[in-house]
Amino acid sequence: MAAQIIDGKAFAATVREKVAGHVARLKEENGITPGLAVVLVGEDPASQVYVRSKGKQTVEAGMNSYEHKLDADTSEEDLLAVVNQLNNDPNVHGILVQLPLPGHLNEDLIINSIDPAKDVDGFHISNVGLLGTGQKSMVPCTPLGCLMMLRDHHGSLSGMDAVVIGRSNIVGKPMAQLLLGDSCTVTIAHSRTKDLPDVVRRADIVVAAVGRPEMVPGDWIKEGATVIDVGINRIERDGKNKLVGDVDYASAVERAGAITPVPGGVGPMTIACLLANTVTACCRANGLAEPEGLTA
Ligand SMILES: NC(=O)C1=CN([C@@H]2O[C@H](COP(=O)(O)OP(=O)(O)OC[C@H]3O[C@@H](n4cnc5c(N)ncnc54)[C@H](OP(=O)(O)O)[C@@H]3O)[C@@H](O)[C@H]2O)C=CC1
Ligand SMILES: Nc1nc(=O)c2c([nH]1)NC[C@@H]1CN(c3ccc(C(=O)N[C@@H](CCC(=O)O)C(=O)O)cc3)C=[N+]21
Repeated sequence: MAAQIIDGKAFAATVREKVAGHVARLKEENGITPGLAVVLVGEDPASQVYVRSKGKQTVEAGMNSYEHKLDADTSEEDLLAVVNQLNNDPNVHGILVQLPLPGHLNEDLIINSIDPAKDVDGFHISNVGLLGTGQKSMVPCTPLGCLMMLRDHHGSLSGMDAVVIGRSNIVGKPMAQLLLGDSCTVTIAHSRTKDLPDVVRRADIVVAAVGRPEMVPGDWIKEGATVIDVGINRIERDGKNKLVGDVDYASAVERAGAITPVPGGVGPMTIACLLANTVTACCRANGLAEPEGLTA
C-alpha cells in the first residue's frame, strides 16, 4: 500500500496563519511588531533563494524583515559588529546568520555572539544546552518542523524507535534531542555507522538528514514506517535541474506508512518555524504569554 503523503507545504501554511494571528494581536494589543533580521555573507545562489523566501514570508505574516547582505570577504570583526548592532536593536527580535559562512569566518564564534534570546535558529551553545537538558529554549527550525509533522501524524511518539541519519549540529543532533524528549528510543546514524540498512530497518520513524541525493532506498524502510526527508539536493536528470531528498521517494513511498516529499515537505516547515520562533522570541522579550502550539 502506498504511503500517506505528509503535506509540509499545506501544514506550513497553517503554521504561518497562526503566526500571522499572533502578530496581529501583538500589534493591536501591545503595539509591538516582531522583527526578524537575516544576515547573508557572500553570494551563494541557493542561500539567496532561501533568504528571499524568508523575507517575503516574514512580511506576509505582518512582521518586519531586515536583510543584511555582506560581501564574501567580510572580516570576522565586521560581521561581529553587525551581529552586535542587531543584538542591541530593540526592533529586532530574531537574528539568523545564514550558514555555511565563507571559510575564513569562525562559525561557532559568530553564532555564539548572537544574543541567545534572539537566536531563532537555536544554534547558540546556551540554547543547545537548554534543549539537551529539557529546559525552555529556542529550538532549531528544521527539527522543530519535523517534530510538528510527526506529532500531527502520530499524536504521541512515546516508545517508538526513531533513527536519525546525520549528526550535524543544525539538524541531526537537535532532531535526536527532540525525539528523545518525546520519549522515542533514538539512534543517531552517520557516515561511520556499521550496517546502516539494518539500523534503518528497525525504525518506526526515519529522519534522513545526510545531503546525499536519494541515498536511502525503499527496501531499507520498515513496512509502514514514517519517513521524514530533510535532504535538499539539486541534481540534473533528463537534462533538467531537479530538487530531490536523501530518500529515494519512488521506492520508499511503496513501503512507508507516511512520507514527506521534496520539495513540499520539511523545507516549507523550516521557514514557518523560523517565523514562529521569531514571534516566540518577541513575546519572551516583552514578558508576554507565549503563543500556543508554536513551540516544542
Ligand atoms: N529542509 C530544510 O529545511 C533543510 C535541509 N537541509 C538539508 O539536509 C541535508 C543535511 O544537512 P546538514 O545536516 O546540514 O548536513 P551535514 O553535511 O552537516 O551533515 C551530514 C551528515 O550526514 C552524515 N553522512 C554523510 N554521508 C553518510 C553516509 N553515507 N551514511 C550515513 N551518514 C552519512 C554525516 O556523517 P559524519 O558526521 O560522520 O560525517 C553527517 O553527520 C542536506 O541535504 C541539506 O541541504 C539542511 C538544513 C535545512
Ligand atoms: N542559519 C541557517 N538556518 C537555516 O535554517 C538554514 C541555513 N542557515 N542554511 C541553509 C539551510 C537550508 N534551509 C532551507 C530552508 C527552506 C527550504 C525550502 O523552503 N525548500 C523548499 C524548496 C525551495 C526550492 O525550490 O529551492 C521545499 O523543500 O519545498 C530549504 C532549505 C535552511 N537552512
